[in-house]
Order: sequence, then structure tokens, then C-alpha cells
Amino acid sequence: MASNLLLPLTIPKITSNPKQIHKLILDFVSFPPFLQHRSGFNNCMVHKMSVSAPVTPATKIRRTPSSTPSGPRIAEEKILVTVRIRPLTPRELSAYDLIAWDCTDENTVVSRNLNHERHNGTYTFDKVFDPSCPTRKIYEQGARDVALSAIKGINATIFAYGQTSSGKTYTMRGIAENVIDDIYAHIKNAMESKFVLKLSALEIYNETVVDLLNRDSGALRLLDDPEKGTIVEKLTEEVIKDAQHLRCLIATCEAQRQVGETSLNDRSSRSHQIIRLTIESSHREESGCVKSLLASLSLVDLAGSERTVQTNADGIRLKEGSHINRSLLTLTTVIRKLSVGKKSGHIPYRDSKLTRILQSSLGGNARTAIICTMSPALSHVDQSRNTLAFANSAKEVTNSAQVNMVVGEKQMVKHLQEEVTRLKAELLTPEASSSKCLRTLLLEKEQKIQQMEIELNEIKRERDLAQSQLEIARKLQKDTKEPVIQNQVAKRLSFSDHISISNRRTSVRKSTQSTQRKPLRQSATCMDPCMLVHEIRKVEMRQRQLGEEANRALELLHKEVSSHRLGNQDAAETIAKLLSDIKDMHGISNSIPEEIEVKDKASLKEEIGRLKCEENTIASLEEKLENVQKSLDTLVMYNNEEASRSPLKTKILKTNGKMSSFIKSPCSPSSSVIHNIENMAPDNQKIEGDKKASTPAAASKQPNVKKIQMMFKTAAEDNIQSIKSYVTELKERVAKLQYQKQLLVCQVLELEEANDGGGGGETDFVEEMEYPIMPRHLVFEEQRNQIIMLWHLCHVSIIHRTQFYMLFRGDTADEIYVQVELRRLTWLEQHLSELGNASPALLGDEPAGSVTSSIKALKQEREYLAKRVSTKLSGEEREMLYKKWEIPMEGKQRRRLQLVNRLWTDPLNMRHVKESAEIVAKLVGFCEMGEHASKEMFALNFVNPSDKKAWMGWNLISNLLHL
Ligand SMILES: Nc1ncnc2c1ncn2[C@@H]1O[C@H](COP(=O)(O)OP(=O)(O)OP(=O)(O)O)[C@@H](O)[C@H]1O
Repeated sequence: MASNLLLPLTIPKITSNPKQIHKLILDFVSFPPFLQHRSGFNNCMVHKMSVSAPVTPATKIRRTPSSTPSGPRIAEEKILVTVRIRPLTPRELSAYDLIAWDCTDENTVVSRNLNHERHNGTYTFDKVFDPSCPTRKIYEQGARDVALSAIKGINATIFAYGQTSSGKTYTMRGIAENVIDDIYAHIKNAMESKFVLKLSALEIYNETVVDLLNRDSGALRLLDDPEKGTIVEKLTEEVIKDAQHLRCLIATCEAQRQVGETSLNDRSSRSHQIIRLTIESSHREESGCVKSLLASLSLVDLAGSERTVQTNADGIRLKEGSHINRSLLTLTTVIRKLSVGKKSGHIPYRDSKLTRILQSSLGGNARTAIICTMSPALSHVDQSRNTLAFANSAKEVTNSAQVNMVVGEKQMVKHLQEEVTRLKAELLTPEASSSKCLRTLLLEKEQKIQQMEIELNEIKRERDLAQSQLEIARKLQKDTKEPVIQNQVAKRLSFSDHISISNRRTSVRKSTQSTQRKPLRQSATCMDPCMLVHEIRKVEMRQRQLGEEANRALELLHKEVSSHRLGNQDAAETIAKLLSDIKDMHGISNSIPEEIEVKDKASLKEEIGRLKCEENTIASLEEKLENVQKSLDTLVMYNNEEASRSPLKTKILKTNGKMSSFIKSPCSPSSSVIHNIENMAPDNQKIEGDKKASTPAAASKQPNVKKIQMMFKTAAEDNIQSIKSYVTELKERVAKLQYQKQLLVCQVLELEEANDGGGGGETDFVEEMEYPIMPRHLVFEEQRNQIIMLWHLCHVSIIHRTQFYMLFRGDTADEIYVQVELRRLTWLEQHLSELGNASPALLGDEPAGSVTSSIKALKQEREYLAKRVSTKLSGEEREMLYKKWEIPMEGKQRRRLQLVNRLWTDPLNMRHVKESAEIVAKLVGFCEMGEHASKEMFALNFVNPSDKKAWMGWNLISNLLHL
């Protein structure tokens, strides 16, 4: 869409004042090279500069301070969100529909709560317009400021969002009219500038992009341009001659757009329409050099969300409605995630063509205003609530708009050369009177111009260098996700590198401060913080394991020592100390949090702080191990002394039982020896008896007892020795871990420095990263929303939906079922749409037949459930539901069917989904089934308690499989 946007620049007369030219060039290069965004057009440089877009007090745009204190500032601004309530339509008036909303002031809309719900809805926005408000006012207060930014080189987007028939097209038509008037009024007044306006227009119909200025070109492809973002291939762009021409083209686009009749709107837009006006303004500034501003204004009229029950859509309208709802669901998800901020993780722009095309307007380089339109009618209250919920999220989304400036370098150089030639010519034909003075002056000028030419070349060279650096940085950033860099990280962590940590840290700091600062910082920036934090986590886990191992070792030691029954106060103290030491160690390792999500810069900083604190903790861990080792040495010494001083016989024999428990420990290094001892002396009592015996038999056992003593002593020493070496080993491992961790800290510090010290461009690298880890509950919620939409699109049994919805709440064990369901439904939906798009001649009646039979099955299912309403719901419950779901007073049977027909019809409204599931669950006695409703039944098939396959989406799959 953006291709061929730029016309060759025409240069008005340029000043010959070298000072001014020089200043302009300095202006031009005063932005770091990484901010000099190179456009796709030859010989032009597009600058993105900070925006100081005027903010009228009336619009009350919320602004947040720039996140980059130094360097060029990028203005961050929240999306301007307004709400327009239209008057009741003749259709609503004739149905005696009630008004359900009040605008209590110019920022607040309140639900009248005619349904007596517990929560009264009050919503506040930048502006709220009541039904009497004319479009001119809506334009002035909710769109003009943003729209006219396009004249100043800032991309702008205005879009209307709302349910079908809420007045989006009506509003956008008025906005476009006003924009055209204002833009041409501005052009008329800006005599010093030249404007080139171009128009392109497209619609997204059933997920197909169509050129509204040339429908014959068929479906257009979306391409990803690394610099320009998503572009539409081969989209026509018309150069606008004047206001009348522009109006005419917009009218043509409107006439080309897909429109159809539904029960809610005679002329319902069945596609999303995007009209893009590109404005390029070149003007002569005081400095006299050419600069152009280039921006686009997108006017977006979305198709409206619709409930099948209300539109009574079938056939082609149903298919259109499904596509509309689906892309709006993606838009809602994108907005919801953007509103949460960086914690939200991946933003699914690519899930629909609409969000791909609008990506830069949603959280990107544009100023955006959204006008949410809604019907005041009570019959649409749920849909209006959805719109307001969308508006609520949208008002939290922040954009970073920049001025897009274009400078034609070739023209500048050419002009300078012309200037030199002109001055030379003047020199050759001097006027007699002032010849000398003029000659000197011209010589001076010539010198200056030469100097400037040199400078210009230098600037060009710098720019090329910066661009190539940027390319390398980008490439590196891409590469960080690949194994090569992971290997590099691993290399950096390897212990073969014997440079001391402090040296390394100093060298890192020095190098970042040196003249080589940029490449180093770039490489640091390219290190994925997630990867670093992941490495730190691994180290911490190993530390925890070491703590546990040390704990086990000390417990063994404790058993070993107590088995000797030293009975000595010193030894008891030693043991107590050892145990408390090891507990401390364990505590330290346990105090390391298992999981910290590091998703944004703030938490990364927190993480760095925590790591810094932990250096002390690790030091104390080392100290404790040192103490443990000392204590062990003491024990060994004590043991040896004891062995030489007093016979251990009695004590050892008495503790035989305890030793055996130690023997069985897998850590015992002398189990075979002790095992022999066990066989030789199986019972304390017996040996005690033996000891006292004076019979020859008893006497014959005396040498055995000595042998046993010796063996016990050796075994005990062996054990202590092996535990000692084990502790030494642990100590070494902790030291290694500390080294490893400090390396990581160094890397994180590098990263921090690179982020803090760098200009906006480098910060962007980090901020733009999409962190892959997303909390499980959010993933589940996301997937469940998709499933709900797919159920709706594939006409899956509502009993199946209910059971699935009620059973799977996001436990870890549910993941597999959710995956299976999602895959199966995605497959089904894809096949349905493929069949839907295929030529009927190729397929005969099959796809239509499959869909029809599913819809029929769903209808039968609803009839079945309607019959159960009177038996499964009490009279009171029924009345309450009729009231709540606005079921008109008609025959009993009809009311029941109407109630059931409304269940599971609004996949975008989670409250509706939950309530529907609860009602269906009651109707089929799902709550009573309790444990019988096993999750496993979802593993293979769509299910239904009554086993009527016709009700399942399954029969649809079977049909498809037979194609
Ligand atoms: N502010 C308003 N004042 C008077 N009439 C309005 C207003 N807004 C909308 N209408 C009328 O309401 C009807 C529906 O409006 P419109 O076609 O603009 O809705 P929409 O949201 O674009 O619907 P869809 O999504 O189905 O295309 C039209 O007849 C339109 O003239």
C-alpha cells in the first residue's frame, strides 16, 4: 500500500546562505543513525522525529512521559477513544424498544439498568456523544486533531467500531467529509508548502483483500516489509487533483464496497473498509533547504459485530458474519493485550488481515482515534456492553507517533553544485565597482561550500556506516533466537575461560565506556534477556539441588557420628552446628524464587537488584560449606584420637542397630563391609551376652569382636572421609556456580547499561522483543476464546460446548484436551472455509450439505433442550431467565424455544457464554453427572450425553472426510 508513495521532490528556490545550509545539515544528522529510518525510495531519507502534536484541551489526550530521557524523544500517547450513541432507528421505534443508556456528562455513559442487574454499568471515555450530537461535533472533538496530524508528517488513523447498524458508516462518512474540508482549507492557507495527496482504498471481505479503486485486480496479497511493515501488493494509488476529485474517489470506493441487507440494517457493510490518504508536504524553511513531511491518514470503517440470532443470517450472510466476527475477535484480543502493556506477551497481529494492516495504528507509529458507535436500544444492550468493554481496553493502548521527514539528498547535492557554478560564474564576470570586495566574498563562499561538500560526504559515509551497523544489529537480534547464539552464551558460561570475574567485569565496564562503545553495546543488546534469566534460573536450580544434597550428606554424617555415641559435649555441639549450617544452606537455596517472570525492563532491573543481593548470599553459602568442612576435619581428628585412646568395642556393639540403618543408605560408601559385620553380629543382645560369656565357645568369639571393632572403625572413617570429600566437591561446585552466576550478572549488567545509556533506537531493540513466555492462565483463556469462536463458526453441538466449557478450567492436566479441541476445530473450520471458497462445480452439494446438516442438527438439539426447560428449570428460574434474556411474552412453548435459541449465540461475550453454559448444564443435568462427566471423553470425539451423533459437529467432520 505504501509503495510508490513518494513523488520526485521538486525543490523551490534554496537559500545560498551557507550557514543556514550547514545548520540544516547538522539538524539533519543530529539524530543518531539508528533513528534515521531509510525509506524504500531511492535517494531519500525519511526521518522520524519526536512529535509535538497539538493537543487541544477539549480532547484531553492522555499522555505519558517519554520513556527515553536522552536522545530523540518519541511521543507516547494513548489512543483517543470516544463513544457515540445514535438515535433509535425507525425499526427500533416501531418495535417500542426502550432506551437503555444515559449520557450523564460529556465523558460518561451509564446503563439505565432496566434489567435490574446487580452491577450498574458506568463507563468514562475521552468524550461521550449523545444521540442528538451532530457529526461535525464528533469530528471536532474526537477526530480532527488526530486526522490533521497527517499534514504535519505524523501517521494518523481514525476508525469506527461497533455492532452492526450502530452508525459506523454514517459516522465515518461525516468524518471523511470534514477531513477533506479541513485538509484543503489548510492547503489553501499554507502558501509556503507544496502538497501531494494520494489515495488508495481496500476492503477486507471474507478475509480477502480487494482493491476498491480497481476491483478487477482480484485478491491482493499482504507482504511483510522489514522497514515499512505490512504492505498490500499491487494496490492502486491515485494522485488527487483537488477536493472534488478526492470526494469523487471516496464515493467510488463506497459504491464498490460489499454491502448487503440484514434484518438489522438494509445496507449493512459486509467488509472492513480502509481508505488511506497519503499526504506529502514539502516546504521551504528559513534555512532554505528542502524537507518533506510524509504521512498517511487511514479512515477505517469496520464491519459490525453481529449475533446470528438478531440478524437471522443464513447462507452467504452467515458466512460473512462469521468472518466479520472472527476478525473483530482478533482485533479485540490485540487491543486487550496492548492495553495490558508489555506483560501481555505475544500480540497476535498476524491472526487476521485487519490487524496486520492496522498494526502500526495499534500500538505503533501513528496517532489513533477510535469512535465507538452504539445503539441506545435495550434490545442491543449486551452488544453495546461489548462495544464499551472494547472501548475501555482501547483507551489504555499507547502509540508512539513520530514525524516522518523526507529529505532528497540528491537534490541537495545538486543544488550545492549549482550554487558553486553560479558563484564561479559571478566571479568571472565581476562588476567593476565592487569587484574586489565581491571577489573576496565569493572566494570565502566557495571555500565554505567546498567545506560543506566535504562535510556532506562525511555525513553520507557516516550514514552508510550506521545503516550497515543497524543491519548487523538486526541480524544479530534475529540470530539470538537461534542455536548459534545459544552456543555463544554457553561458551560465555563455560569454565574453560579463566579470566577472573572482577577483571571481566572491569573490562566489560571499561569497554562499554570506550570509543568502541557502540558495537559492544549492540552485542549486549542482542543478548536476549529472557535467555540470560533462563540461564540464571538454571544456575539457581542447581544451587538448590546442591543445598539439598549437602543436607542429605550432613544428615548421614549426623547418623554416622551419633552411631558412635560419642557422648561428648564438643561432638554434640559440632553436630548441632553442622545441622544448623546445613539448614541455613538449604534455606539460602530455598530462598531463591523458583519462577520470576522477567518480561519488562522494570522486572529485569528488579532481577538485577536481586542478583546483586544474592552475591552476598552465595558468599555466605560458601562460608557455611567452609565451616562444614572444618567441622568434618575436627570430627575426623576426634575420631582418630578416640580410636587411639579408648576401645570402642562396647559403644560400637551397642550401636549396631543404628549402623545398619546407615548401612542401607545409598550414600554409604562401606555398605559391603558393614554388611559383613551385620552377618557376623546380628543382634546386640546376643553379642552383649557373648561378651559376658566365659564359656570356651564365648571365648572363641573374642577375636571376632576385635575384628568387628576394626571393621567398624574403618567403615566409620571411610564414611567420614567420603562425606568430607563429598562436601569438598560440593564446595567446588558452589564456587563454580557462583562464577557462572557472576558471569550472568555481568551480562545482565551489560544489557542494563546498553539499555540505560543508549538512544531511543537501541532501547527499541529490547522493548520490541516479544517475550515468548506467557502465563498459563492467559494462554488458556486465549485458547478457550478461540475454541468458543470456532464452535460458533462450525455450528458445534451446544451440549458439547457446555460440557467442555464446564469441565476444562485451565488446569495443567487440561492442556492436552484444549490442544486437541483447538486443533480439531481449526482443521474443521479451515476445511469448511476451503470448501466454501471452492468452486461449487467441483464439490457438488457436499459442503453446503455438511454445513446444512450441522445447522439442522443444532436446531434439533435446541428443540430437544427446549422440551426440557419446563422439567429441569423451576417456574421461578424460568421467569427470571425470560426477563433477563428479554424473551417476549408469547406462547409457553415458543418462549422456551426462544430462550434456548439464544443460548451460545454470542461467542464474543464471555458473560453470555458462561450463562449459556450454566443453563445448558442444568437442562442436560450435567451438574448432576458430576464425576461421570469424565474429561477423557473429549479426547477422541465430540460428545453428547444422549449419544445422538446427529447433534455433534462430528457428523460434519464425517461428511468432510468422505469428500
Ligand atoms: N447518528 C445518527 N443519526 C441518525 N441516524 C443514524 C445515526 N447513526 C446511524 N444512523 C442510521 O442508522 C442506520 C445504520 O447506520 P450504519 O449503516 O451507519 O450502521 P453500521 O454500524 O455501519 O452498520 P453495519 O455494521 O451493518 O454496516 C442507518 O440508516 C443510518 O442512517
